[in-house]
Amino acid sequence: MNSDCGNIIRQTVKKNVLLAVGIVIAVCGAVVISLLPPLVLAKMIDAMTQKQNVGFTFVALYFGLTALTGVMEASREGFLTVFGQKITHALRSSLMEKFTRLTADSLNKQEPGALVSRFVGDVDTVENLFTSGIISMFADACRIISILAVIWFQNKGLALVLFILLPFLFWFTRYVQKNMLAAQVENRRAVSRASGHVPETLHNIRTIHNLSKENYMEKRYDEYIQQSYHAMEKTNFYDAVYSPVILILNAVVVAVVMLLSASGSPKVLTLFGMSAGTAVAVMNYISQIFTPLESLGMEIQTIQSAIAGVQRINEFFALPEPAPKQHENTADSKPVQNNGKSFVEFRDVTFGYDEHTVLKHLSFQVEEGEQITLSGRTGAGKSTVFKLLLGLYEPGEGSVWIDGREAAAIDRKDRRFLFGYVEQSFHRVAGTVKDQITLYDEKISMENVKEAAELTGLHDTIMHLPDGYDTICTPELFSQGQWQLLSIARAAAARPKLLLLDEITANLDAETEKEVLEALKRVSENRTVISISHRVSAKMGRIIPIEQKL
Ligand SMILES: Nc1ncnc2c1ncn2[C@@H]1O[C@H](COP(=O)(O)OP(=O)(O)OP(=O)(O)O)[C@@H](O)[C@H]1O
Repeated sequence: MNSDCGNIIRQTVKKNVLLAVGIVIAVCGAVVISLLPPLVLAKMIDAMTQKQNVGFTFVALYFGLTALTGVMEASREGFLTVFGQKITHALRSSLMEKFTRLTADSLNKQEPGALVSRFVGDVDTVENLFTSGIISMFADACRIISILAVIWFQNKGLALVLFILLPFLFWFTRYVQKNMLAAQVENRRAVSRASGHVPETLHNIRTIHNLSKENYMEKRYDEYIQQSYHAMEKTNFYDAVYSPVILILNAVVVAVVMLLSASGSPKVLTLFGMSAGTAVAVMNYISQIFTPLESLGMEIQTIQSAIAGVQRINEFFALPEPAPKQHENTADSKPVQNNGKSFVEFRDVTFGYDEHTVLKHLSFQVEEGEQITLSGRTGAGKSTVFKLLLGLYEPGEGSVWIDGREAAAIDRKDRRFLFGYVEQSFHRVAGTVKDQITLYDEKISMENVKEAAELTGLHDTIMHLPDGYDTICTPELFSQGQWQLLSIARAAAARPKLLLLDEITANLDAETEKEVLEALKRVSENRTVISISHRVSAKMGRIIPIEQKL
């Protein structure tokens, strides 16, 4: 499936038509209705200055319209937030779907931090595009134009003053915002340097003391704090200057217009003349026009960073996916009878990462129930053989077979029940001890879990934990050897026909290694086992040499 940000947003709008209509009504409604209360106010004041009675209808209308403006604005914010969250949800789901479809090769080339920021920061900027970007910008632009239009009909002179003043005001707002943003970025950098400095110091504390580098470290920390302080000063300066400038400008415009409207000159009065009620309405409008103008600057900023976020997300969506390849046995075909073939077979396999060939014309067979060890110098390609068996990569030439099926074509849901993979160290998932073994697979019953733990000799240890199999897993719950036993239990729980063991005792002492190997012996019974091990003690069965190809 071809996804990109644009497509996902369009689909979200299609799925939430009512919400989209609600947003349009709330945005337009808020703009139009907010124009009315000052006009009603003007009528009331004019009536009062002419010593007429202000009817209750006018008062009720004024408060009603003010309340309705509030309702419309609150609805707009609410609808936009919900819509933004729907976009976020759709984007994150699509990103995760894409993530699961990526080849092991393109995943390897990703920088983890950058990948995380696609899912978190970049998606947030796209959400902001809707909650405080395009739509708010449209609403603010409409608001400024409509206020100017109403002022034009009320007092042409003031409208002209504002036409001249607004571009300058906008420029000033952007100038302040850009400088504040730059200062905030500078401050964030300085703060992250300062906070990174503390763990770095602790990590290297012995070296620092040994080499008498205390003063140097202190000086560096001082520099970071100073940088942060200067950046904060700048932000505070712009923050402190902006509001008074706007307020003074507001007051100056009102004062000038009032003075001109009070002048006796008929020429001036054709442009600036107005009643007391209109004067109040106009003052109200002037103060209303500054808020959207200020927001407009921030919205431009939001849209700019959202565009960069959209580009980065689309780059991720464009990453290559595995091309559908014609396999002799398709993914959903039933396991073909071996027909005399071996259980595991490498047939004249040549494979390399990019230009670098690792395996050249490699052929070997492993019979069902046989236990073999892959042996070879470091970098010869032993783990690469596993990656091909696991279907993470496909051979450039030749083919890899497991139980009559081409390895890369084995359906994902079948894999766990066909082979179990144990690595050098255990990778913990969030959850209980049981979750570590099942990996949340409901097809693995509690009976399977206990059987696997008993086989590895971990059952009693687990039963002594506060909540047994339901104990939440934390790093200190087991020793390194016990984690490795749990790793074997995880592989064995699905009762796979094939076990792949990659240097599983490499990090263990001789005593623990013995314990793990004994557990392994029990688990390996009646199973095909392919292992990689440099340790003589851990080598099992026939040795298949993997030679380095230069
Ligand atoms: N994802 C990868 N991208 C590019 N090159 C890789 C990748 N993985 C491994 N290699 C290279 O392939 C070669 C074989 O690596 P492999 O890990 O299969 O060797 P090994 O025999 O298992 O080594 P060791 O015994 O040290 O674990 C090495 O030169 C390695 O640098």
